[in-house]
Amino acid sequence: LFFATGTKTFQWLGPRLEVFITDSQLIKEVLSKNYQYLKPQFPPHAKYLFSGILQYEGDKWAKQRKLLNPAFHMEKLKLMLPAFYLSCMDTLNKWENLVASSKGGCELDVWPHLQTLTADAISRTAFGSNYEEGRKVFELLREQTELVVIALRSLYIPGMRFLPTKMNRRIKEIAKEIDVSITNVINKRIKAMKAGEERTDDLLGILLEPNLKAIEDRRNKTSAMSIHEIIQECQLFYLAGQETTSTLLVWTMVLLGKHPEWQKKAREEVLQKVGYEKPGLEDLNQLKIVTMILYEVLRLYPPAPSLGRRAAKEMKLGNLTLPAGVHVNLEFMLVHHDVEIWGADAKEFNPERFSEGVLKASKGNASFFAFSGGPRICLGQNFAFLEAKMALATILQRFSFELSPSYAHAPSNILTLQPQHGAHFTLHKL
Ligand code: HEM
Repeated sequence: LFFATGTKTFQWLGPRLEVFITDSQLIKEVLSKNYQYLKPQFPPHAKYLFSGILQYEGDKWAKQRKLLNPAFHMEKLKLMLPAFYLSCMDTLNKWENLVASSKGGCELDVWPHLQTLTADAISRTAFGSNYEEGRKVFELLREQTELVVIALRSLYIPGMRFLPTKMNRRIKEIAKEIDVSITNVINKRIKAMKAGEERTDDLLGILLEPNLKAIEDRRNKTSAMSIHEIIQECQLFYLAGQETTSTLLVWTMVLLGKHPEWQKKAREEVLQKVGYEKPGLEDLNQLKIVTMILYEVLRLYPPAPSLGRRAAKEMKLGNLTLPAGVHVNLEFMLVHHDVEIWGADAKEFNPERFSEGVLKASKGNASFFAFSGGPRICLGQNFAFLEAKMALATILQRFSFELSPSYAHAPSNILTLQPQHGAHFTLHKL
C-alpha cells in the first residue's frame, strides 16, 4: 500500500506505474492516434470540478463535442466581444482610480484583478442576461476549487473522500448548490426563450437554442443535450475558461514587465492598429506582435503544464509496451523548453520565433501543446485568444507597467500554473 502527498494520490492498493512522456512525437501519438485507448485521468475529488465533456470518452465524447462545436465558431465568438470589453473596463476603471489616488504610479498585485476579469468575462459570455446569477455560481465554484485543491494536496488514503469530514460535506453541499443555481438560471432562460425574448449570443443561449424543443420533448432526448449535461458544460466553461486565461494574462504582464522593449513594441502596434478606440474583431485579428507574444507566453508558461491519461488496455507506444491501467503523464512544459526543438534560446522570452507561425517556431516539429492536440484539443482556444487580446490591448492603451521590487517569481502548479506570491506591478497611467 503506497501513500503519497501532493497531487500524486493513490487510488488502489498496490503500486501504480507512472510513465512521464517528454518526447514530442510520442505525445502527438498519445493525443491523436491512440486517443481512444488513452483516457483522460483525474485524481479523486477532481470530479467535482472537471465536469461535462472533459470527463467523457468514446462515442459520448464525440457526440458532445459535435454539439458544443457551434458555440465556439468565430461568428458566435464575435458576439462575445462586447462582454469581454465590459469585463476589461470594470477592472481597468478600478486601476485608473487607484493610480489617480497615488502619486508617481501605483503598486498593485494584479493577479486577483486578472482572475476577477476572466471570471467576469466567462460569467457574461456564459450567462448573458443572467450574469448576476451566474456570478453566484462562480463564487461557489471558486470556493469549490479551493477545497478540491486542498484535498488534492493532502495525504490521501483510499476511500477517504467518502468519509463525512467537514471538508467532504462542504464539497458535496457546494456541488448541490451549484446544480440548483444553474438549473434555476436555465429554467428562467427557457421561459424567456419560449416567451420570445430569445438570447442566443451567450454560451447558454447557444447551447439551449438547438436543444430547446428536444428538452421539452422527452421522447427526443437521445438526440439532444439534457439539462443535466448543459449544467455540467456551463460549470466546465468556468473552470476550463477562467483560471487558464487569467494565468495567460498574468504571465504576459510579468514577461512584458521584464522585457519593456516588447511592451513598447506591443503598445505601438495596438496604438497604430486600434488607436484609443474600443477594439473590434478586425482590429484584434490584425495584432500580429500581440499574437506572437501570447504564443511565446503560452510556450514558456503553459497554463496546463502537463496532462494525465490512463491506458484503457495494454498498448504499444513507440517502442514501449504500456500495461492496462498505467498512468501516462504528458509533460508539455518540458517539451516547450526543449533546446532541440526550440533552439539554444529555448528558455528565453523571444516572441520573434513565432513571427512565421507556430510550425516554423518549433522548426517544423509542431510541438506546441498549450491547448493540447489531436481530436480533444481545447475547444475554447479561439475564445481564449480573443479575450486575451482584448485584455492586453485595453491594458496597453491605458497603462505602462513594470514589475515591482516586491515581486517574487514563483510559478506554482495548482491545477494551473499560477504565480504563488501574486504579481506585483507599478502601474502608470498613459
Ligand atoms: C489560455 C487558455 C486555455 C488553455 C491554455 C486551455 C487548455 C486546455 C487543455 C490543455 C485542454 C485539455 C485537452 C485534452 O484533454 O487533451 C483543454 C480542454 C478544454 N478546454 Fe481549454 N484552455 C483554455 C481556455 C479555454 C476556454 C476559454 C474555454 C471555454 C470557454 C475552454 C474550454 C475547453 C473545453 C470544453 C475542453 C474539453 C475539450 C474536450 O475534451 O473535447 N478552454 N483546454
